[in-house]
Amino acid sequence: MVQATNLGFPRIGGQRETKKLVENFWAGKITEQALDEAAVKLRAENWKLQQAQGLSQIPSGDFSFYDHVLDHSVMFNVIPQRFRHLAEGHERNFAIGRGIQKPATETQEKVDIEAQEMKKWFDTNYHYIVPEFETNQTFHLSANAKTVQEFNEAKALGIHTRPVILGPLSFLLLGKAAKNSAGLDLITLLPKLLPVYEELFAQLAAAGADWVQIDEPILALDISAAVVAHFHTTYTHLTAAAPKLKFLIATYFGRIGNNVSFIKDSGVAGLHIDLVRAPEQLEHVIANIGQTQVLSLGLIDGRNIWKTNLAAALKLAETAVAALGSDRVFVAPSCSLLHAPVTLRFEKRLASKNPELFDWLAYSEEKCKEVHVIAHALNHGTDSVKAELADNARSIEARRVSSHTTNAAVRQRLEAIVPDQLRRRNVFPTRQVKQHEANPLPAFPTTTIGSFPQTKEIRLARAKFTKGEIDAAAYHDFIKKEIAFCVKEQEELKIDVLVHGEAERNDMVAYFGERLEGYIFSENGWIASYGSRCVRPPIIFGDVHRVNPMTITETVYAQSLTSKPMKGMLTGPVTCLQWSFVRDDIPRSVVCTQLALAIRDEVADLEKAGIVHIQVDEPAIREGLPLRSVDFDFYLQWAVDAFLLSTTGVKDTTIIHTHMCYSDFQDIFQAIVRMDADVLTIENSKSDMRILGAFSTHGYNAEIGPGVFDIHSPRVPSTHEMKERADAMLKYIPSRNLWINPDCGLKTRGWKEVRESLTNMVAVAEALRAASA
Ligand code: MET
Ligand SMILES: [Zn+2]
Repeated sequence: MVQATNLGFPRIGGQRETKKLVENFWAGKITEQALDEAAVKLRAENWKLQQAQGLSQIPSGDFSFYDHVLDHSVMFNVIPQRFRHLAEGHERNFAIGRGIQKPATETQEKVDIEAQEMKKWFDTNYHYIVPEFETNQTFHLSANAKTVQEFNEAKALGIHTRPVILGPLSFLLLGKAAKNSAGLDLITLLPKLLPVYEELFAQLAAAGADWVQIDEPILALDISAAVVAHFHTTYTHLTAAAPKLKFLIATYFGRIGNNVSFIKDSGVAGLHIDLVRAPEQLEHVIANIGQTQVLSLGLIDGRNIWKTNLAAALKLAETAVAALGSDRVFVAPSCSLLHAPVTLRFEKRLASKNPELFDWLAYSEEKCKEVHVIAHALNHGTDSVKAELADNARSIEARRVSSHTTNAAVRQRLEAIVPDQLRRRNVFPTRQVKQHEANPLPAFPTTTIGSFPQTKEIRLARAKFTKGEIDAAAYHDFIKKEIAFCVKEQEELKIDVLVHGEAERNDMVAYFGERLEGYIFSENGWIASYGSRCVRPPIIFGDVHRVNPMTITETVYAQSLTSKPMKGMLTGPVTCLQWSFVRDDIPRSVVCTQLALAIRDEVADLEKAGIVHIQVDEPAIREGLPLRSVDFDFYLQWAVDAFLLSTTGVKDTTIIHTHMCYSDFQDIFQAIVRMDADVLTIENSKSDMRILGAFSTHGYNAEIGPGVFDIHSPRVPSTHEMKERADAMLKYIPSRNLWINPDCGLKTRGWKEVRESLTNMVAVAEALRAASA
């Protein structure tokens, strides 16, 4: 029998219950006990829901209040020194995730501990808490290990689940050495770590588990032969130590490639592969697994929102069944459904207002059903699920032929793109001379990255406007006042290149999505981003194009209020793509090019309206980088081309800025050079100039503003510390090219700290000018 399985269900709840619970707990509104009780209920609902959709193997241990990697670290006692004196429990776990600050009281000293580092989970927008290991790291299993507890919880409900844990090699290699353990080779901890896994497996076996899912996502990366060898010894060892359990090694987000070589005689019972990202790997994997091993087929896209083409998926599955026999095949989503929204049940507005598009969607609940239908068809013949298959085929066909997804004019315009549209008229050194002549600025010009505080008043006004409580005229009036306020503040602060402050933007991608054709917005398509934070990516369903200007009114108005230059602010095509749910019927590169043309038009309109500085933000360009280095060039080619298409249609004297954050840039350095921006601002303040080294060794010759302060913290940086940073920058960057700015936008900050921080920042530029005069 083919099993219908799942790798993980979203933990946020159908209406973001977990988020609300956790935030209420933080606010002291509910007790720890209430939090736990609510979670027990949520987990039960999730299991029952998956059961109701027809899954035969349901995951447990996939729930988390904050992050599953953090939970795993805590379960194995990987707790950085600075948190160890805190009492065990949720509060400590949250402190590790988000830091903790408490003023001193009569009985207690003040507490002020920095959070552990957070990093993007592979190429997703989910962030995990990076495990910190020490040279003398000891591991032990916590009492009431979460994985065992949740298995028992489901068992008590009569649901036999498949516990999910992060495998030892991914756990170690996705972590980092703690500050006090620099130079620690993480893999050397393996012998100390494995006994704890053995203990956990013993407890699971005693509790009655049989299949256990062990996530080893690093198998989709370029790992060394030495690490593959460790996979072999590790799993031979673990399987021998836990003879009652069957291990399913789960890989996702890409192909396993030759890393598969350890599987065959490792003793594991099965392997899961992602056939959405890498359908071509099926044959290779079938040829390389052992004679009795199970293959779990990731056929349903766990990272997107579209219905699966069941006929096509079934065909792929049939190949596997023909080769392996039905007892050795599982059907599953490509990866954990953590990356997909929960259920279409609450998507009421789309269902009634846009039934055509609604019919094309499948969230997690519906995806579980798809898994079931495929497994059922394999087990009992297609006739047994005839109605479901027919229904699916009808939706797929309707989407394929829909007149709403293609736009002939957009397609023609794409066809007509010529290389000259990807090039500025002159090289940067020539442009720089003209730019400085036409629009002179003081040395070490100061600027900000775009957004200013999104105050309660701004959010309230937007909410009222959305609900129809105030009309468009009143709302735009409000926004105008905010812009005027922001401009006045910047003038008083003596900043050189101003911004309008982005008060009208709820989100840097959604704002543009709402103004472009081809985008649609869900009501409830939330996915976890980090901690309790969820995002609701807009949906690109059709050819994207711009109908009307999107930012001209606000920018021109802002410019009219000042004699200083006003920087126009746009979100770049790659970031719009990366932070949306993207249609899967045409290549991502094509969608990105469509977005680029829309931004190109906006850039042209800004220039026409007299705006001299135009910033096109690409904070997500690094995030889209493929997992395997052989695929880097292909991606970077089209991604950078899209940026060039957006930005190069301007005169030499127009100054194109771009901004990037959240990333290490070293491995995409050549791509950054090729983007050919006149000014690049980057997040830098926390990276000890590590990044700047690359800019000087590679001889980056354009202007650059490495952030002088961290915008994630409410702390006000002193002029002295920022000046030290700027002085250090001058070792790498010629003074004529250095800009002075924060790391990123200021929208999450309050005005008080923004004013103080920027006052100190402007003083840095003044000091630099005085010193160089
Ligand atoms: C995540 S990058 C943000 C850039 C945007 N212009 C802002 O200032 O908020
Ligand atoms: Zn940023």
